[in-house]
Amino acid sequence: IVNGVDARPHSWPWQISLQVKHGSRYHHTCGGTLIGPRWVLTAGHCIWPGDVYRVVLGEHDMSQQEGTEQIRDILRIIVHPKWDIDHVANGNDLALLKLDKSPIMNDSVGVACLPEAAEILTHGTPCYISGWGNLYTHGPMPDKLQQALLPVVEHSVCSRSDWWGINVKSTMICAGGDIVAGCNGDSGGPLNCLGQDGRWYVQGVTSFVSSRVCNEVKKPTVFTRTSAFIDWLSEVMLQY
Ligand SMILES: C[C@H](NC(=O)[C@H](CCCC[NH3+])NC(=O)C(F)(F)F)C(=O)Nc1ccc(C(F)(F)F)cc1
Repeated sequence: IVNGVDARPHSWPWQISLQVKHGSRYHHTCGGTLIGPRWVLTAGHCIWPGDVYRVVLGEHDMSQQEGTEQIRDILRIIVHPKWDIDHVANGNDLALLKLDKSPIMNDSVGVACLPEAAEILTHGTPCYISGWGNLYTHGPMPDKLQQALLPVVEHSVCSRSDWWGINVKSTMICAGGDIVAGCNGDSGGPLNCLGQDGRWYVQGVTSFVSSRVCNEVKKPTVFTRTSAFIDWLSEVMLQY
């Protein structure tokens, strides 16, 4: 996240770190969201066939053992059938990970809510992005989880020709401006938006930013709009 701040530890208890195995070690590759006792939602572009992953929950500072971390293996990975790594602008950038067993729910680990199907947020709705992505383009990864306030940018603005144009679909949600933005490594993490009921909803899954600079003017961060995929998410979680 560019121009974010350290999150208060465990204030986003559904934020997970998706870690990929390289040799005998694992390292952070993407964010994700715990949306059920055994289900993590992340981005399709985070999953590479043949790679081995694990999920770390209750994480805050990657450089410290804080005693709140819980590590889980993944039983099954379901990538959206229409996801195409060569066409990120087509959308469907989602994957569901079934954990081998539920983590212990406590002050550091909890689930986020999914929105109503088809729910559209109005322009300017305040949401927060969270993640351990780069602090700036080609910059370092932070140790501590970052967060930033990203106002929603409505589709009619985000799809202007000098903004994202036709690269942004209605199954996506844009948020942020030219100051704060997601950056590489935030992929798959949540766009957290407060509901009328005082609960936090994961309204987006971090998908892409400008390939030139993470916080490029008129290129707000683009998220997969979770309210467009409620049927698919429900089907998969019921079936697998
Ligand atoms: C470097 C930059 N990376 C990204 O935006 C990657 C997703 C890459 C998936 C496809 N390889 N996402 C992120 O870095 C994230 F953290 F912001 F989510 C990128 O490729 N951006 C990008 C690519 C294509 C398009 C578009 F299709 F619209 F032309 C827009 C942005």
